[in-house]
Amino acid sequence: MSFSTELRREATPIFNAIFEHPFVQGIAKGDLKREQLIHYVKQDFEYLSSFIRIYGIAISKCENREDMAMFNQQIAFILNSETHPHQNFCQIAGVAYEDLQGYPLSPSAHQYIRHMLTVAHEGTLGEILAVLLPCPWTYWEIGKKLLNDVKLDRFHPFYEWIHFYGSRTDSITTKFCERLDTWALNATEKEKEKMRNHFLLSCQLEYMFWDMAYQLEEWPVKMEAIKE
Ligand SMILES: Cc1ncc(C[n+]2csc(CCO)c2C)c(N)n1
Repeated sequence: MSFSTELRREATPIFNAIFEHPFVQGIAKGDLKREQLIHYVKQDFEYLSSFIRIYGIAISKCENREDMAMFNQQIAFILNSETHPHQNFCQIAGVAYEDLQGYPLSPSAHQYIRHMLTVAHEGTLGEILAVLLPCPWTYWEIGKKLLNDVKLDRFHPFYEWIHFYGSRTDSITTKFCERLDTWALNATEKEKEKMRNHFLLSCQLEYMFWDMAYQLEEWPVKMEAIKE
């Protein structure tokens, strides 16, 4: 069994909990509240900016052009395409995308981003791939599952979101898995253990991100001054 298949198998309970999460189910049913969509987009906009920075750190650790190109393509994808699913949520919430940008991070988004940044700064390229992989992998599977489970027509409020994530043959998950598996062939048991832990923690934090948006999670004490 390949290393990535092993990781996916270990993460099955978390993937299943994500599929069942009320926010993900709310996308399927089309019954999310306006505030929940707004909270998600505010937090995800910041998350994606951090993701781009983390790709930058990953590029600084690459030793060949193929790896650099792989991360470079993903930066372009986030900047140019990943705005579409956000636009879908904004349209349904009746807000301008520009008005949801530049907000401080909620606790769970903060924790997730810090987790990825720590591994990016301290870890090997294999560890970085492991910490980033749950992001495309969970969304790809959510998209495929919703495309399969939901009776989707043009009038479904989240038609575009579901199509965006579900109908792509997700080359990025496949590419990251292949690169991770090659890396794992030469990795020590100790490094593989770290990769496994980073991957599983990112899966847990993907769940927490959905929950953060659903619960409108904020810091316990409101302080306007906390800006990232
Ligand atoms: C919390 C959170 N997790 C995953 C994604 C999905 N996503 C973010 S960046 C990217 C492409 C990776 O190169 C994908 C698929 C999201 N939007 N928000």
